[in-house]
Amino acid sequence: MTTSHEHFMAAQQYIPGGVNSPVRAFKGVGGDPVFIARAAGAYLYDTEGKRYIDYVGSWGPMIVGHAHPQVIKAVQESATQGLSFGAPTPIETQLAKKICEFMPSIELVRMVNSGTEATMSAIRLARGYTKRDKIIKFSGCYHGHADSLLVKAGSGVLTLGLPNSPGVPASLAEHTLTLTYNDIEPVKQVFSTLGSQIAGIIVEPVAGNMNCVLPVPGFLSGLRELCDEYGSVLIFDEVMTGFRVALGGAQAYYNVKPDLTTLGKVIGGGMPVGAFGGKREIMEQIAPLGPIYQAGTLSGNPVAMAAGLATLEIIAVPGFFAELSQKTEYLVTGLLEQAKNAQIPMTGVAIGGMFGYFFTQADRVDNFDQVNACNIDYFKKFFHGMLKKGIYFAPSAFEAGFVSSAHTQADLQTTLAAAEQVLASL
Ligand SMILES: Cc1ncc(COP(=O)(O)O)c(C=O)c1O
Ligand SMILES: N[C@H](C=O)CCC(=O)O
Repeated sequence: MTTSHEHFMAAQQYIPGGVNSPVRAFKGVGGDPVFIARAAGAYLYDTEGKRYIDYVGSWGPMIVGHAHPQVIKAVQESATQGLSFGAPTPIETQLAKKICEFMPSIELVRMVNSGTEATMSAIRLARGYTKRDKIIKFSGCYHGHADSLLVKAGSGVLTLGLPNSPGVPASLAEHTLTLTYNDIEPVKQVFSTLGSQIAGIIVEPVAGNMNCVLPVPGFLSGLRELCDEYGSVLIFDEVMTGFRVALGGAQAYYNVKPDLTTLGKVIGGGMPVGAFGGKREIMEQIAPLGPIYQAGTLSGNPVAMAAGLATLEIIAVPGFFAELSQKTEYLVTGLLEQAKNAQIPMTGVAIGGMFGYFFTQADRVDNFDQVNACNIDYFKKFFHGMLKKGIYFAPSAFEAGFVSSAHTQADLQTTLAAAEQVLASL
């Protein structure tokens, strides 16, 4: 049987770093990445046949678990009709309608193929609509790898310590102003001097790419007020939080309405999908209605639409999010209890099907500097201890964790029993 190590050696001969997305390489924790053969429900199975309880969920999309029969059936039925037409299909409208119903701030929505395409397009739209160049983002937030947004970003950029990627022209990066998450005062100051040049603010309404950081009361609503006052576009990047923290996303959870929303992950049910949408007046500036160009050969791909639609149908069943939230709460509360018993300093958060845990003495963690101050050695040891016991947490201290409806009470208890032993050994 070929081991993950052997697969990794082979991959590195042909693929940069052996991976097609940097955080998969385990650089944040050391060691070889686990190579996956298949997945079902809450479990991943590696190429050696070992089973893991999965809390990565393909970085968020797998909210109903892996290979859910309803999603697989939709994909199979769609695939038999043809894989791509490059022409409109009725299922695109069905998925768009569902998104608009569940997120009423979205009046028109355009499908793309990834979260990166969604945020890149939303930024272009905000700039074209306002005829301004500058955008505000927050340190530790990741919005995909479009040039304008790869400035002091989160996720793999933090894991690998690459705050400002070479290849992004300085003349473009200078239009991206990066401020501290959860601190509204500097945002007010920047608007008071540069307000007329600011096209928009892009923010993760719950930050899931520097671990998991919740917005403090008044932060999101403060951003809303500033955008209203200065005529800038407020973009909620809900690629991760959309249909994940609540059916209506973080905007419903926190009751703050953005002008534009970017989506991905859950809306594709595990297939490559993204979307951006929002106010009709702004979205009508997109070609072919308006002059701002945006396009995609495979956008609205019928198989991906089928997977997304089936997933949204499952999560729209009443009670879905209440049950999911309970599971996530149970996991995080249990982890904190185990850490306390083992006298390991830890704090954590749970929201919908998303969570984070931090090795810190602090009661809460509100921004990137505070995340960065957490004990990374504990994190690495905990990660590897859990992995050995068949629990697959994110291999980086700068990523959120995800629970799915497929996780059973027994899975959560198994996880906590493993955590008890690993924490005691740190
Ligand atoms: C909040 C957020 N925005 C954008 C992206 C980019 O999405 P993708 O990886 O699909 O390009 C991600 C994830 O990578 C994300 O978590
Ligand atoms: N944090 C990223 C997205 O949310 C992780 C996915 C990736 O970069 O491969």
